[in-house]
Amino acid sequence: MPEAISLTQFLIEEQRARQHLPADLRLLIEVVARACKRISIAVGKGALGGVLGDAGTGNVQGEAQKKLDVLSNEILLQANAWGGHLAACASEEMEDPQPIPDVYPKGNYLLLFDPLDGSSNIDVNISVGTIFSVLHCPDDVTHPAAEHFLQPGTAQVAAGYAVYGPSTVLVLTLGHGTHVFTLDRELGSFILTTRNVRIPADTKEFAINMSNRRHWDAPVQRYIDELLAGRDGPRGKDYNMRWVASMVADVHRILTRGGVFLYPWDRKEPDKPGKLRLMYEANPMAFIVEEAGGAATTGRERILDLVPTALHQRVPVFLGSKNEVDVATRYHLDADEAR
Ligand SMILES: O=P(O)(O)OC[C@H]1O[C@](O)(COP(=O)(O)O)[C@@H](O)[C@@H]1O
Ligand SMILES: [Mg+2]
Ligand SMILES: [Mg+2]
Repeated sequence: MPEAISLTQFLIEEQRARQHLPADLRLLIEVVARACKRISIAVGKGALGGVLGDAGTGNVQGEAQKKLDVLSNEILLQANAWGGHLAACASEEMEDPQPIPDVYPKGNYLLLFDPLDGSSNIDVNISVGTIFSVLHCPDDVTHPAAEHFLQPGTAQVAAGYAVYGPSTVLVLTLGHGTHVFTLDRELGSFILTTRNVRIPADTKEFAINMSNRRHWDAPVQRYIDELLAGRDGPRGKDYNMRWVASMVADVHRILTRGGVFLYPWDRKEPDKPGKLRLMYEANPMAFIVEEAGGAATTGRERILDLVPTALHQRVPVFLGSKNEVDVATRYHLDADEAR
């Protein structure tokens, strides 16, 4: 049995091996991992813990908050408040960034998170998760505001997600590959279970909310119809479909066995560029997927190259096995050219 390497050991190794991991970034990741452990315990309690159901409040997205959305947000804020590694946090559940109180030492990083991803699945005991992204705080800024978070995805120094499912996993990239850790509940530690995970370039599995089909744009309808046509169609092979409706779970399946995930723009809400949020869903997932050999676009542009304009902006998302993302993206660019 190979030696069990804990997250802390792995980060120390990275620090020694690559000198690209400053001590305060290592500390930040360990603090976020500890917060995810606490959220995993709360999620695991389900109805027994009184954490199911609506919180009775709304968020900046105009969505009704679940109790676990609010609780997970609080757990992440508390865990990161005093650490000395952060300058400010921003969250899906908060309109404005939360600066670190002046009583605590300020750090060099900005942390963005989706505290509970897959909220519609909380009450029905389907996997949910947490997504996070780390940026540098601009040097001369002591009180970061939303504008200081608006950095392209290529500026991320770390990104990760946790899935609270049958087991709790933490997936992490620091820009040198993507690595998977599994929570050993007895030890209470995240243990490295896959180093340098790779997404196969080709796949036979796609993930999209099919109920939106009538609202999709022509390139998406063309792409999905060709997959559904199977081996008798232009793609010449049969495809299977999966949709968990928790981005963390759908992306984790893709990291594990390949696949393509799509949440395109649709006419249901034409003024919204997409459903998913750039800063704390699309950017961290794009960094993780690209570091695992996959691709991530808006259907037209590489997600990580986008220059953000707002903290809670939404984008269309196409990510996963590179060759499928390339086809879906080409269909959009072809359609644009043909216009
Ligand atoms: O309900 P739909 O349209 O299938 O959307 C599901 C998508 O919405 C999300 O739940 C949005 O994230 P939140 O739960 O964090 O708001 C994604 O996890 C998921 O991919
Ligand atoms: Mg989410
Ligand atoms: Mg959420």
